[in-house]
Amino acid sequence: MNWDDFDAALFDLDGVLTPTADVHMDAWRSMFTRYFTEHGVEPAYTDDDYFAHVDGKPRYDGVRSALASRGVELPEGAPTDEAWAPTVCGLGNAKNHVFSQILAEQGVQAYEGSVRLLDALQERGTAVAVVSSSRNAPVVLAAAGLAHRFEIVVDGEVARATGLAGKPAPDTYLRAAELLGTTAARSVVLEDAVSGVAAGRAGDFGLVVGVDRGAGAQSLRENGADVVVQDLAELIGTPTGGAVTE
Ligand SMILES: O=P(O)(O)OC[C@H]1O[C@@H](O)[C@H](O)[C@@H](O)[C@@H]1O
Repeated sequence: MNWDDFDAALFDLDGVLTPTADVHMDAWRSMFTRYFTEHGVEPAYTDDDYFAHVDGKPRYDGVRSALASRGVELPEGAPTDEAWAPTVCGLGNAKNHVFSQILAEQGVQAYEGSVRLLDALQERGTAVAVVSSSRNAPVVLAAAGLAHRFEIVVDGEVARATGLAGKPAPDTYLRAAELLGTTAARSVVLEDAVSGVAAGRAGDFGLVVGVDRGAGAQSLRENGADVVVQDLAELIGTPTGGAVTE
């Protein structure tokens, strides 16, 4: 790729800039394993369910999708529901308790290769934004020491407050490009989740980069990634171009 073709890089957060996709995955496993066991829901929840139904989506969409895969439907409830209330929101909030607990215990360290790419983009004047489904994005960015690098953060809370559809809809990415004063065609989307690369494809972005942190290169490609890398440092180019070819 050649960064000269683009004005902006739109980064997903969890699993792209920070290893917190694993924290989300652990928290979802903990919540769903308990719920499925207590309610006799079969087959048992596995990490394949995370990648297939939950990864990259807003909190309550993830709950709804995973339950639907087992033919279970719960009332929606409200975001103010107590954790473990028998509603979509109650289960989502139970997962969020586990997530917050692990985050507080373990802290967050950004991926080194991702920080190197951010440095390189800053040097060449490419605009950057974070586009995350998570309502925890500001906390994670702060914990990782990355908050000062992003003036534009379109996260789960912004999407909720402004009525934007979450990933795999392209709306949050499109809003970030607009806020940076550019177009989808001049923006690169960087994503580790199938729902995220699908959002990039749906928005007709100039380039969709899949970062394979477990979703699988083939699955990322099939759902919208133009290129797949293992680490964002692979995208640091020479002055005339980049290391990665499509
Ligand atoms: O942190 P929240 O608001 O519950 O958001 C949930 C989602 O946030 C995303 O950033 C993760 O990639 C998802 O896999 C996760 O489920």
